[in-house]
Amino acid sequence: MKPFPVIGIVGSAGTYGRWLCGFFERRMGLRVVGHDPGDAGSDAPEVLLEQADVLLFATPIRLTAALVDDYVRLSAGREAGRLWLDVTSIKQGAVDAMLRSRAEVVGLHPMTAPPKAPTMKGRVVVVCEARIDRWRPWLQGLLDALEGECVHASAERHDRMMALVQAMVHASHLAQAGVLEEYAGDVGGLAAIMPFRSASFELDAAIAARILSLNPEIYEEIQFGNTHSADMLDRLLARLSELRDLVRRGDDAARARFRARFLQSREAFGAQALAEGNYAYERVGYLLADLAGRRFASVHLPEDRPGSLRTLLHVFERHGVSLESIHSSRTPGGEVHFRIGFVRGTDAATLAAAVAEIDDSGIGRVLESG
Ligand SMILES: NC(=O)c1ccc[n+]([C@@H]2O[C@H](COP(=O)([O-])OP(=O)(O)OC[C@H]3O[C@@H](n4cnc5c(N)ncnc54)[C@H](O)[C@@H]3O)[C@@H](O)[C@H]2O)c1
Ligand SMILES: O=C(O)C(=O)C[C@]1(C(=O)O)C=C[C@@H](O)C=C1
Repeated sequence: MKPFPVIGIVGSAGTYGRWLCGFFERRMGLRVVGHDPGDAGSDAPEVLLEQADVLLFATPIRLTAALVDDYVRLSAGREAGRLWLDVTSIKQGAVDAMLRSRAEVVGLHPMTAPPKAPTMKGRVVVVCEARIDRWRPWLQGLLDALEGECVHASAERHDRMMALVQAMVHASHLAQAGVLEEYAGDVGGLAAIMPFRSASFELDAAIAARILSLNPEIYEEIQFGNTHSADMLDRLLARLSELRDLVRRGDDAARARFRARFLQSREAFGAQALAEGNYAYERVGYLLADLAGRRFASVHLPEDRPGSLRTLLHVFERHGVSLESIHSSRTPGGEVHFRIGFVRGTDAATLAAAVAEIDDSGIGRVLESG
């Protein structure tokens, strides 16, 4: 096995394909060949089959198994001793198809849209080792380079989990989005509701917005392509129907039943999960509150060196501006910045002077302030 294998990406012009090309080339220093019918300049499938030591499928869920079968046929045994990977959100079909080749096979599922960061740091990556032997050390090197939090599972277990982690979450939020749409005529759309928001509503609306902003084919297939999703939907619907029936009845017995059937889930969660989830929610709640603060500055620090943040904060100190919060975040373009919130009553002119000094001195680039 070569220490620097050539990577072939099927679907190289897609959202994940592009991220992965950049990752393998820039982060791992590997040569990448890619095929995508959406990119006339991409390599022919035969180039991938001839040159790629590692072949990775980053293609639409619905097409992947059949596409892998095409590659198995075209490869005609040349894949023996090579490694085939995929990043399909549903694993059983893709992994089964790859196993029909003679290659070593591992299914991967990054539990995130391609991050704006160069690695999967802080994100989960599900790893379905289906047939792995000589490529194991290289696979470990790949997972280390990805910097994700790896969880190992069979393709079957992965798909069962995804019926809950993805299909249920997406279904609930798409249903909420549909209900909001139905009520829009009466109460107004989201813009009319937002001023009344709780942190829970804001988060749920953000999740729905996220789902509705990304690739619709993926969300369709996560419902329709996972053999376990219909059963999950039956249970979700049964719970909601039961709750609706109890509320319609409205008597003491119905309330008692509600407490027993719905609020008792706290027992099933367990004390530790409740405490951790509750704390996570509170932290996110404070974050949302901080982000809603009116006096703020978002600053990108061009120099990633020790002490650069202190230099930035020192400017505010010298101008007598007091900080209330500070969070690191990324712009939609992927640029890391610090969003600094200032205490209520901060004088706009004093803040503007501090902001101008930061910009003019080159300590940081102010992306936004208010
Ligand atoms: N985008 C995400 O959030 C996300 C997250 C995790 C996993 N995934 C998985 O990654 C895979 C790709 O998703 P995406 O978001 O990049 O989709 P995408 O639609 O952006 O990209 C898919 C690419 O496959 C190409 N393609 C279609 N037919 C092909 C063929 N015959 N040969 C080669 N390429 C072909 C398309 O032209 C397209 O460029 C999917 O299986 C998806 O489940 C996506
Ligand atoms: O929006 C995100 O970043 C996601 O997490 C996308 C998401 C998800 O909603 O579960 C969608 C499809 C992929 O399979 C993985 C993750």
